[in-house]
Amino acid sequence: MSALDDEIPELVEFGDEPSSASEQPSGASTSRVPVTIISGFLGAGKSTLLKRILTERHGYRIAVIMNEFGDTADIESRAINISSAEDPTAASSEEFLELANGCLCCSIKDSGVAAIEKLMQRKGAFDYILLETTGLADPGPIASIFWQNEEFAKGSGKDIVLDGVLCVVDAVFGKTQIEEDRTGDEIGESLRQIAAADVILLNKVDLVSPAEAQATEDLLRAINPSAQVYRTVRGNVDLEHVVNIKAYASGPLLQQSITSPGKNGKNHGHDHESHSENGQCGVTHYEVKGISSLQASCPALSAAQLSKLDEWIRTVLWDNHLPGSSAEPLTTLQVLRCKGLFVLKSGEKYILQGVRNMYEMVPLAEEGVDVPEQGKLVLIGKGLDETVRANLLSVFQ
Ligand SMILES: Nc1nc2c(ncn2[C@@H]2O[C@H](COP(=O)(O)OP(=O)(O)OP(=O)(O)O)[C@@H](O)[C@H]2O)c(=O)[nH]1
Repeated sequence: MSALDDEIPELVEFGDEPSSASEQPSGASTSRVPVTIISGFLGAGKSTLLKRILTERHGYRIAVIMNEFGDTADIESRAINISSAEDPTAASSEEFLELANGCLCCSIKDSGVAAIEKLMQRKGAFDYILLETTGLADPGPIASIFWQNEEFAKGSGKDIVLDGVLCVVDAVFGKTQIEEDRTGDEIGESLRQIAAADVILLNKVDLVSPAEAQATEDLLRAINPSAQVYRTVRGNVDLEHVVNIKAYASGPLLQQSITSPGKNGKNHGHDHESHSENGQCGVTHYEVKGISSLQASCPALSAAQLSKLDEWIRTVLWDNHLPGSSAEPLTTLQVLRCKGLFVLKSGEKYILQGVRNMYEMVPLAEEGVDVPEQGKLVLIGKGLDETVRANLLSVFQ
């Protein structure tokens, strides 16, 4: 992982006095600090993106954590013990630098959760956290720590809210990396990163032809039909697309990604291996290098259908099993990410969000989000095949 060692903007002395809440930008939460996870392939441009964000005039006081999040098992066990553990690495080096534009750069060499705990001791000195994972990390477990993790929420996590997961993909090598990234039946890390992302930056497009960029973009959309994809050079993207996007809290981003066609007028990933169904409950199924995605149009649901859908999601996510199926749990079935936006027959708008086996399906809190009568569900994972597709469709009958 490259750090911000070079080209760090002018440093100013770090004061202990927290800045007042009135200095916070209007979009930032005053109660909980949003965290954006930046994942991405090795050398894809994560640090370049970070530098860009840190040096831009955005009004946020951003804390950056660049950390080794490689061992996800370690993270998960730490997350559970977060409020009580005697952290053996607590004495490790820590370094906080306040940058000239008010950002706080924290390069703590501890494991991820310990770094966050330490960072939160400086609460008030920043109003946004960017967390850069290593190029080999699967952001799924990290995201689930910040999102709905009751244990973590009792500790440092109560002050943090997951804003979104970014994935930076190298336009030069990305396609090859995706195609080569598979060991046996396991889903490779690059695919997991794409699957977990709310926003994908296809970076270094200055180094490829438009046709090559398009081919990689199509592949990305096929793997994760619910993510926004932006092409960038040196991480140059409008910050509103990457910071404070509220991917987990609200509907607009989801609405954008699942109700409108992709860039260039294409439906997301339409030209990959797919089996589409005509009619009201159409489902599109993709399989790219062991990772599959299902997109299902979802009609306005009755209360009974909503409860059936809830049971379906719960059984698939928690038991790797299809409801009503007498077969043994499907070891091949695994959902890494699911999203959905749909309406009930009563007119209520609903949002589904899921990271691994955690999910919530709740009425949409946000006003003004236009959800069409035909809603949509997107599932990304492993083994989401024809059997799963047919089983999901039965919920809507
Ligand atoms: N031409 C070109 N070069 C880029 C672009 N983005 C980043 N680079 C260069 O690519 C190299 C790797 O960029 P980094 O930002 O360090 O990538 P990273 O993802 O942080 O790398 P790791 O942490 O090692 O995984 C650097 O030399 C960057 O200057 C881009 O859009 N175009």
